[in-house]
Amino acid sequence: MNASTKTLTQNTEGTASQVPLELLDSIEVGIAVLDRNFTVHVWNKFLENHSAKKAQSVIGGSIFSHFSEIDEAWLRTKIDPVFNLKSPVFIIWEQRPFLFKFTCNRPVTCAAEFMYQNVTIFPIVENNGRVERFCMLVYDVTEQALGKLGMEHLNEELKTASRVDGLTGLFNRRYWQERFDEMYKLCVRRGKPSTALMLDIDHFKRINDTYGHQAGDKVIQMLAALIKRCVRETDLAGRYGGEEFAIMLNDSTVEDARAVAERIRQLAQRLTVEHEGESISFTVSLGLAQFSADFKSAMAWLECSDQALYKAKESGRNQYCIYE
Ligand SMILES: Nc1nc2c(ncn2[C@@H]2O[C@H](COP(=O)(O)OP(=O)(O)OP(=O)(O)O)[C@@H](O)[C@H]2O)c(=O)[nH]1
Repeated sequence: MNASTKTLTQNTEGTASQVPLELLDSIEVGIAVLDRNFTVHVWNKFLENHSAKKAQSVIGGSIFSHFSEIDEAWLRTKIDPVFNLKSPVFIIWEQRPFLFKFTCNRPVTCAAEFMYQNVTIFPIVENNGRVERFCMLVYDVTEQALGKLGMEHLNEELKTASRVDGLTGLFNRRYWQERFDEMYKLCVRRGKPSTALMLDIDHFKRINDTYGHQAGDKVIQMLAALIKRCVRETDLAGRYGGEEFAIMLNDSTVEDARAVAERIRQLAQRLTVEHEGESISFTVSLGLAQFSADFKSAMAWLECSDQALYKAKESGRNQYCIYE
């Protein structure tokens, strides 16, 4: 079959017309005509170029034998309404990024792994009113898809940035409080034991004054990394203020939390932060408060761990205290 002399029979408002393939070859849309058996009858230049398969080699064969990436069962089901209802079918890239796995060769979209496609499939109604064939229009929508995906990625990054403290990578105070509030409500509903922990570096002002603000920042960073190592993924650790951290230990009684607090305290005491040839040691104080139904709000609960922290400071620092 000679592709260049072939014509495509289309149904336009009930009348059949012949479209020369020269015209179909000149547009930047993939055009294929297939029959009920998915045998290819028309394969235009766009499809030739992007598939690197000449019309002569594709025409007369099954689309599935040429393009193994097409999910046959899915496409057969998808195309049902074309024959049964004589209605068009649309496949958009958000549902399925592509029908044919073509690579991208345009300057803007060449970074994409493949060509994102929207596909329209409509019935070709023969003169006798029957549908024996259908036409597939394959649109290259890579540019739009990359734009949208890029925007989504950017939004995701912005969302993360708005939740995370830049210096430590822990949750920032605002987001931590939001999540803590949710967890408080869960505790009220489920009554499971959980413990709120407040932690503060001892005499941090002295570290800043002695070694400089940058050294102080490094101490905060190293301590944050240590905290991350000591808590579970289901716990909630945040930088609450300058050198103050808040941790919500989920499903932990104050006894469990006591072990975590003591571990953090000991590891912090042993940690040495190197900065410009100086070795900086420091200690931390911690306050713990287990959830109680008496707490009227998340903040009331946190206030109790803060009181315990204050007691730890008052009692000589480098220790944890429990809110009674
Ligand atoms: N380097 C650095 N310092 C900070 C940061 N945020 C707050 N600070 C400093 O942390 C110090 C906190 O000092 P204080 O609140 O007096 O407490 P402290 O010296 O740790 O004493 P205690 O808590 O009583 O043991 C202040 O000097 C703040 O300027 C920060 O992000 N980086």
